[in-house]
Amino acid sequence: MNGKLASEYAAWKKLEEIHASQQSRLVLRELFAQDPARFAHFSTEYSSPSGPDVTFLLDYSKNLVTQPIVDTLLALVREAHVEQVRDNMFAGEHINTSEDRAVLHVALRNFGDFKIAEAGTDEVPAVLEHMKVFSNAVRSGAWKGYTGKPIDTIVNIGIGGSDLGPVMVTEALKHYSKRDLTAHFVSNIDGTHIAETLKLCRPESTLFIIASKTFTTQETITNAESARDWFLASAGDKAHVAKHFVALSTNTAAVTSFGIAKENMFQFWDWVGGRYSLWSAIGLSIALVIGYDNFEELLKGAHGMDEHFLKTPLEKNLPVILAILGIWYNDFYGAQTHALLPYDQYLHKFADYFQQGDMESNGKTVTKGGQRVNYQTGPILWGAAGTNGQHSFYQLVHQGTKLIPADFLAPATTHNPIAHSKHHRILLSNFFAQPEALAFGKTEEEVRKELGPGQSEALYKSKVFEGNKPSNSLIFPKLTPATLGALIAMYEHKIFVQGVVWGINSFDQMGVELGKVLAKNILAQLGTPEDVKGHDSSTTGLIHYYQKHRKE
Ligand SMILES: O=P(O)(O)OC[C@H]1O[C@@H](O)[C@@H](O)[C@@H](O)[C@@H]1O
Repeated sequence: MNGKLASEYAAWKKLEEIHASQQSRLVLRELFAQDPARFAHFSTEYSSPSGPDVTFLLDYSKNLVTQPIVDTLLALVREAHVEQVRDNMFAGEHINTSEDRAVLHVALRNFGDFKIAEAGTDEVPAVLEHMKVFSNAVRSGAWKGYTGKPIDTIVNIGIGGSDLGPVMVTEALKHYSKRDLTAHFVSNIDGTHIAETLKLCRPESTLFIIASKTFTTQETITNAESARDWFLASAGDKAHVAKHFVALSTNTAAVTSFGIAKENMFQFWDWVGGRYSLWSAIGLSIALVIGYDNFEELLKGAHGMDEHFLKTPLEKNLPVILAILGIWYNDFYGAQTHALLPYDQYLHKFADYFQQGDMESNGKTVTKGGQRVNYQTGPILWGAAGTNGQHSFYQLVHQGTKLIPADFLAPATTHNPIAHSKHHRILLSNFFAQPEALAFGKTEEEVRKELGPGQSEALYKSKVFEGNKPSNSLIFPKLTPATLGALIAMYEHKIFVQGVVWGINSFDQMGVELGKVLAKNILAQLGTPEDVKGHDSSTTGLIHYYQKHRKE
């Protein structure tokens, strides 16, 4: 917006000074002891400003911050004009400057009255209606396959943003799913993915959803062609494709030339980024699995968060709070990663989803003005569902040498209260215990007291938990479609805020292009060793080895 590097802001410089002077002095044990109301000071409850009732609590008191640090981080947000750029985004300004595009996932769930000046935004209700009519027809059995049988299996073929959102959400909202409709997701170009999936399908009752914004993505088009070949091997007549293939895309010409009827195409627009597209026609598989009404609840939950983000003062603005805490660790503490740790099996794909959401958005080295940054941008995003992670990588989080800020998420009530909710109580006891252990650790004194005298010095030391590891805890009543929508939107906007502070374009993805171009070139050279030209010795050697050892 103002062409500045983040490191040139006065607030950034102040944060560097604060960090240099206070880093070793900020100790969570002491901060909590000094301020009995720390939880009250550094936690906030969200309540949806509109639409379905969504509430949750964000506790960020277990972070290495004081009020002056939070204030300075908020000053940084103001200095970077985040509010102005946010308003510009909501108004439809082309903030994706490198591609000259608006960024309007908020228009896909605009159940309120955001005034957006961008072509296509007025077509959203018609596409939602198309999705509603179609998903109702498939779910009710009114939509018939070529032999007159209803659809019992859907296969979404897409990759990246055309896969990860639908996969994550259909898993997260499985509780709401129609049990006699099985959903598969094929993304990888590896033939194994489509081959193993097709083994589970019957041509006469399977619906293929070809999900691709561009409809040129090599993986998706190749998988879609193989699926069509498999289908036609049974169905014979090409006319039957209309009953079994639909497309979700912005590219009408490519969809029709693939053989999919125009009326079976669900449209979206260039102002929907792939990794922000689950709210668009790309969400058709979600609507099919959980029903259109639940899909709309998801959208409305997200809209509530959009309103919150747009209208709430920065001090209480959840995406802003999460963003500034992330910046604090990423840019001043040198933390390389951020972990998303949902204590909810239904959210087991949440971190996978935000790997693309965060890393494709903010994995940039050049500002919008073309300057190379001299600070860290997007973190490495990772995570897994609790408690599984505890039995694998948490050792390093607790006692390793790296600082790993983490978000813990959990529902107060489970959809599956088996054994009188015994499982859930155990799960939540872990959800509460892990942030506590990370923050407060276990001192050597405590270890010595516990073990008693006479043990080796090495043993005493190995059982010390240094603690002081920061985390956020987010607890919500139940994982409903609207709650999930709000959570996803919250993280989307967190990514946005960070991108604006860092001065980068969070909405292009130039970094995925080079590999695609090189692969295309190499694909044409895989025939014989003589064809392999223009590579370094490593790449040439690898291709030659493959040529020597391949069979078919
Ligand atoms: O939806 P299509 O166009 O097939 O793209 C699928 C994915 O392609 C990748 O290369 C990225 O650009 C992603 O952002 C995108 O979601």
